[in-house]
Amino acid sequence: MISFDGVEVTYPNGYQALKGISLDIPKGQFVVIVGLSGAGKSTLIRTINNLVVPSKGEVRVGGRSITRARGAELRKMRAGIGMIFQTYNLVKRTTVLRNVLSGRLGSAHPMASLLGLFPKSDLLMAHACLQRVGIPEKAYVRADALSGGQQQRVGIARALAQQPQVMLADEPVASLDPPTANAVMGDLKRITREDGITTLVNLHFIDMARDYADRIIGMRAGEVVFDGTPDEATDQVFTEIYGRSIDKAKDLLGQAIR
Ligand SMILES: Nc1ncnc2c1ncn2[C@@H]1O[C@H](COP(=O)(O)OP(=O)(O)OP(=O)(O)O)[C@@H](O)[C@H]1O
Repeated sequence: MISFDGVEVTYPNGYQALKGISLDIPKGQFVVIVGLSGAGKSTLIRTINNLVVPSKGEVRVGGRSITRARGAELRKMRAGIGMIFQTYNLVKRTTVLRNVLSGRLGSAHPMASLLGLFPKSDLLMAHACLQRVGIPEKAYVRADALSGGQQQRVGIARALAQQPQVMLADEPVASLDPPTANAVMGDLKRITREDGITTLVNLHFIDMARDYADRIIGMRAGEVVFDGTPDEATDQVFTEIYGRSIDKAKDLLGQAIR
């Protein structure tokens, strides 16, 4: 579904954030990417929707190069890739429903989207997305009146409204308290699995990575240094990915619950 072929990213200041990444991710897989801050996790997932453009190599999604796509083709490919963010990126002063509907903009007629007009089918779909993330009653509430966990559910609903084939999540639960973080990750996994969506999630908690991933990819200094199942991702492996011993207080969500 997604393939990286020798992907390198060098930022304008000369910093090489990715050093020749080659990976194949099959349809429907739930992949968790782990690594210290600065390892290149965000850069890697942003090459999938071409928010970061590789300096070498290419990324293909569904067999087509998004790295080389331009104009209408790039917009169309991006419409099939949902993204959720650590800080939710909602329009705070408007309703939850409008935020979810904005996920439809990629498929809307340009004039209709300019006027903020949506067909009835989009409205029904937005309500259905809110139902799936468990907050149907919040549709007409202002986004900034919600708790963090609810705001991230809106973020997931907005991405789902795109009817994506791929979902990217950059530290989606890092701003949430541990029980809420688990609930939101559980929802994300369940929903993406139900819809067969290929999902990549950046996380920094080791136990959470093991609990939710089908596959764990470990990054260090712009390279993939581990690629395997949660069972294979032992404490020893994490020590190698992090280049230091495991710090229970920092690296385990379970510790934060206690
Ligand atoms: N626009 C940019 N210009 C220059 N350097 C950048 C830019 N964006 C990121 N970097 C650098 O590239 C490296 C990788 O960043 P990236 O955000 O991908 O790492 P990360 O593993 O996601 O870490 P974090 O969790 O802190 O975001 C870091 O050293 C970062 O400082």
